[in-house]
Amino acid sequence: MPTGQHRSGQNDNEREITVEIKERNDCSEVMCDMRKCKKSLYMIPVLSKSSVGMRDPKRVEQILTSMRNAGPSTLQVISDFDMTLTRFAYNGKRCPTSHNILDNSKLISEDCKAKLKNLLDTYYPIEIDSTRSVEEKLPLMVEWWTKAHELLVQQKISKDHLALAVRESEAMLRDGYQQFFDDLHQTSVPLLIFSAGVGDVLEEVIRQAGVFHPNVKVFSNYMDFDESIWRKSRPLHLRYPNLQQPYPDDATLMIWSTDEDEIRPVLLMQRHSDWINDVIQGVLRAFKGELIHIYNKREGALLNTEHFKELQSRCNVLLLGDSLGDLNMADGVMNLQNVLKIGYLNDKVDERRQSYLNSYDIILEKDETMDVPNAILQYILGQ
Ligand SMILES: Nc1ccn([C@@H]2O[C@H](COP(=O)(O)O)[C@@H](O)[C@H]2O)c(=O)n1
Repeated sequence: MPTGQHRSGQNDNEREITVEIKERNDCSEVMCDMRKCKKSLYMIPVLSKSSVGMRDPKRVEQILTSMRNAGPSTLQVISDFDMTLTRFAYNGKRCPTSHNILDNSKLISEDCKAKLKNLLDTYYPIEIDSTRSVEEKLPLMVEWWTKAHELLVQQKISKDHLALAVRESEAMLRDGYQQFFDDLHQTSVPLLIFSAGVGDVLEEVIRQAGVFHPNVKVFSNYMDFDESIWRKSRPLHLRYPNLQQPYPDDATLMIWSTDEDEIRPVLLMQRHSDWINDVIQGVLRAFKGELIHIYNKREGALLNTEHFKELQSRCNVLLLGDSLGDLNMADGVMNLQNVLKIGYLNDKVDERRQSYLNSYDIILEKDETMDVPNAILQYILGQ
């Protein structure tokens, strides 16, 4: 293990050995700190999991103590979404990002799927390449997002079908998500999800999981839907099977959304033969606002928004991410006192370990759970 790093041991013995070596080699001041630190971090037993790494456990201890002493009313959580709140893999298979949920869905033509896959195969290796600098990667990431969004817009995706695309996808929130969202909700701690993914899709993921509580705010790339209600290309019966029976020409029709557990009227209209083939709720025509990609995430982007004002008294931040770009998410927080950064290291673990240890306070290697964030939250919240 490189000097100055700490990876918590697999068990108590392994941690004990790490501490003893320090005691023999380092000065007494450091020895004391290590003992204090060990004691403190043992209050969060899950930090001894073999998947947990820390460069500076003493610093982690100090931040945790300070945040706990300050209390829940000073805390906010800022989290990335894809591969941070959602699983990276399940049973050895990659789980989709919010972009991939669309890319793999029935809403996209086969030709477009191939193009999107080609983009993923080209740019994802660049995203996780630890030998390239941010300066080199940034324009390429913008290129990826821009090309992918252009392709999605060409597909004229209907807003009404996003819920089904999410339901049919293999996206999964990490094990322990329910406790994470519920604890934050019950203690009124704001959770800002800051994502370079697709906001409409990720909102649907957390809505379907039943955890889109009022304390959750999402800052992401949102789709702009054309609210015109008809389109010529897709036969209606694919989406509204209840309209296959003949209706009298002058009938007033209620068109129902057919989402499994949500039945709601989407349109009330007079029957007209042209309309019936073409009714939809709105199609994707663009993405709103400034593009959010992995290298421009900063809470400062929220400046002057309602959410930003609400957070002014929340000077302690628990930050969760999975890429080095996520480290900046708390940059604009006013009067920041403490920020504890937890990073999921999902892919190319050996190549990227060192840079993650250098940047995050705690790293979680190939850990598909929310166990560590949950335990840390419980500690900070004094539970
Ligand atoms: N066309 C794209 C563009 C990006 N991605 C992945 O999404 C992730 C960004 O979302 P966060 O919630 O993590 O900010 C990013 O890491 C890319 O790998 C994609 O799948 N398709």
